[in-house]
Amino acid sequence: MKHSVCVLGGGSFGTALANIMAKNGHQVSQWMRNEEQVEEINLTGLNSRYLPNAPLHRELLATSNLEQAIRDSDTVFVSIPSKSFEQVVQRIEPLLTADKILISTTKGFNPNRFELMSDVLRRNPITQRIGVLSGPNLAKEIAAGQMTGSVVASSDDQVRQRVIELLKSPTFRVYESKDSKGVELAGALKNIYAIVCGLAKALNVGENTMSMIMTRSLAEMSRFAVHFGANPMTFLGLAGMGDLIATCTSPLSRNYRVGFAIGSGQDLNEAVGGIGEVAEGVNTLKMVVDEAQKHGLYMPLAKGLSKLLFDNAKLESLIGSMMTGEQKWDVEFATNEENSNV
Ligand SMILES: NC(=O)C1=CN([C@@H]2O[C@H](COP(=O)(O)OP(=O)(O)OC[C@H]3O[C@@H](n4cnc5c(N)ncnc54)[C@H](OP(=O)(O)O)[C@@H]3O)[C@@H](O)[C@H]2O)C=CC1
Ligand SMILES: O=C(CO)COP(=O)(O)O
Repeated sequence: MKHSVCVLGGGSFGTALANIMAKNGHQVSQWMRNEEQVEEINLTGLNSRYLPNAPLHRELLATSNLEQAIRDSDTVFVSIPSKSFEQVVQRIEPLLTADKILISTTKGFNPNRFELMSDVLRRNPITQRIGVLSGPNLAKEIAAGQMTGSVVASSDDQVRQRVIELLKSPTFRVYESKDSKGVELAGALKNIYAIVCGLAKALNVGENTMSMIMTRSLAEMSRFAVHFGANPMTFLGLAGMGDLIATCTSPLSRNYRVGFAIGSGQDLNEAVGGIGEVAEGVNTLKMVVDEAQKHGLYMPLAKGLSKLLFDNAKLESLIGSMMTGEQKWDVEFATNEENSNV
């Protein structure tokens, strides 16, 4: 069955997803606020700012008419950075109907209060047909036709099936999960550790160290997420380990590049400014370290990175806090007061 879909956001990921669905024969409108970008995409089939090397399907319609894009769609993907997610969702709320499906692809927390993007979506009184999409999904590789796996999480089977129907293609496989909390937290949290890994790479650490950092990152992510109700097994999947590997090892990751720039001597503003796209890990770091403090969650890597980025601590302190912290169980999902382990 062919669907009518709207993707909110004219950035890397929104464009990559919109293009897959247009290629799959669905009616796709991609909403963006920049009129010149709308004109460029519709006239040239290129999004030169975000995906300059990806010719877009001729049926992909770029638009700045939010009302029409939402009204004509049965499924809405929100690919807007977390800092602006709430304000954009508030604009579409009057246009929603009970049958519409809403999917967040955004990997971050609402900067206005500690909540995830699906929590923002769930506040609308009209439709609760909500899902989240996450996984090792570097947009430029998707647009280049690289084999990619993603996971759609929702308690609603029809929501999961709709996303699979819209996105599955010879190069894009969509797996299912019912653990929305875990999938969404994994996607947000991994951006913190992409910054750590980019920073470590700039210091020329070896593969032993990178592997230890990524493994301890997975431990911190799952410890935090399990505390907030996630299924720990989710972190062995695409949204957890999969996305951690992709984002912590690829210069295509904006968060990895922020970390590499900082490890190369730039300050945070220079590093973020030099990327020209969103780096969700910076806001996520602030919010996660605050919450970990409140709830007594042991997250030495995140805490050390926070001191480095926001308190002008020395780089050695980050390395020190990981290497000299009290030795912990290899695998455990407990707060720092307990010693239960699996
Ligand atoms: N890129 C990737 O590989 C992946 C990204 N994601 C996630 O998807 C989300 C979107 O990322 P991505 O597309 O890469 O981001 P980009 O930085 O590439 O693009 C951001 C897009 O959001 C738009 N935008 C920002 N603020 C507003 C606003 N207030 N109103 C309207 N539009 C706005 C920008 O418009 P403008 O150009 O006018 O500023 C731009 O079109 C992020 O949470 C990211 O973590 C998930 C998987 C992969
Ligand atoms: O989430 C992503 C890949 O899965 C993209 O990562 P960045 O936001 O760090 O570019």
